[in-house]
Amino acid sequence: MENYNNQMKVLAEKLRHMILNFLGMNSEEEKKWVSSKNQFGVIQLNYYPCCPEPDRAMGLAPHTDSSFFTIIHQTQTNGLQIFKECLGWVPINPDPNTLVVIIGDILHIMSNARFHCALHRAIVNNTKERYSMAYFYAPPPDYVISPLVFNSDVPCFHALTVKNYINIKAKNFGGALSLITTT
Ligand SMILES: O=C(O)CCC(=O)C(=O)O
Ligand SMILES: [Fe+2]
Repeated sequence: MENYNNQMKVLAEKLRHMILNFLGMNSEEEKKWVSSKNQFGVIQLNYYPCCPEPDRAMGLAPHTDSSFFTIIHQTQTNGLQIFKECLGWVPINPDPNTLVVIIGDILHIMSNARFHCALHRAIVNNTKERYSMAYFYAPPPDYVISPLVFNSDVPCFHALTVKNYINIKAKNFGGALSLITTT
């Protein structure tokens, strides 16, 4: 598990650097995130037992992750689904050599809604159990998240610390982003 955590940290840091660079963040600003001593990668293990009536139960209810992004490893049982406008719930079926990267609320805010946080859920199966391992990656709690805007773009969200956003999310779930919009 420690090895997996270390490998995820390396991958997450590479991805973070590429994304922030793309969004136009300079290296001085990125250092404020990177130089923090606080731990900011967390692994969550999910177990979904077989369910005799899968249509009447839900493994994990629809939600967006509060993270910057989440890296998911899943066993070979279907269950993860992403909601897409016009298509509805789309299965993200497991592939042995593939990790799934889910955009979280913090990247949604920092990208000024150019990267959309993905509404997702996990359904259950009547013959197979399922495991997944989610690595939530986020800036440290005191880091101030604010939209990185291009040229004359108007920020869609107010700046706030990660800690503040997590508190708002804990009380308002899916309504959290709309509470910090500027319009
Ligand atoms: O089990 C999955 O594939 C999804 C897990 C998930 O969305 C989460 O832990 O936030
Ligand atoms: Fe999730």
